[in-house]
Amino acid sequence: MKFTPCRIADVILIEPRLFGDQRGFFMETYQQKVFAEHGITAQFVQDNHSGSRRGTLRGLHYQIRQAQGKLVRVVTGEIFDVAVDLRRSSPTFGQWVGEILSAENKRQLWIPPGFAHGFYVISEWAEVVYKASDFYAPHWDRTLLWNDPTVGIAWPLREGVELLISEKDRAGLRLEQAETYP
Ligand SMILES: Cc1cn([C@H]2C[C@H](O)[C@@H](COP(=O)(O)OP(=O)(O)O[C@H]3O[C@H](C)C(=O)[C@H](O)[C@H]3O)O2)c(=O)[nH]c1=O
Repeated sequence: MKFTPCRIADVILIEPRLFGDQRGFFMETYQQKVFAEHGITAQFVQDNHSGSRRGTLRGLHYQIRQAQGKLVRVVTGEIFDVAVDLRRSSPTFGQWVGEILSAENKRQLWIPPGFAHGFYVISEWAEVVYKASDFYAPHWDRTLLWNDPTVGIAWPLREGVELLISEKDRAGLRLEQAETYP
């Protein structure tokens, strides 16, 4: 496994060690000891799995209490996965990182607590599976507006592809109004 800090160093891109043979492939997707050696010591308590059509944009979500760290990977298709730093004490507060995650590149993104998370679906269909370091807590669920110009995420929106966003996400708050972390 290869662990590479993103331009916001607490967000880590993980590339798996792939074992291929005539049958196909095998890879470890999570291994507590190896991840801890690279600073990812979260104890995961929940696994999530969502499927989305091309043009779907989910996010940007975070829990203001019971903040969740997320280990995200794609098992079908391709997404542009984004994390936004919402820690007011961070020198990168309000900044974002984005990575292409796909069933083909088998990359994972570690997004620690303190970040908002979202993704845009590039392929016809994408299935995203991710581990969370705390339980779902809807009353603490918050949404940062996906296209807040002060954050300026360069979503790879495709011409002629309908943008599919939930009402909840359309009602997301701009950074200056959003609840953030200390
Ligand atoms: C997140 C979650 C949702 N739900 C239920 C609540 C709703 O009835 C339904 C859809 O929820 P929502 O529209 O919030 O799903 P997403 O838009 O995919 O939200 C997720 O998308 C972004 C990318 C994230 O990082 C979060 O994990 C999460 O917020 O699933 C649950 O039962 N458990 C859960 O952990």
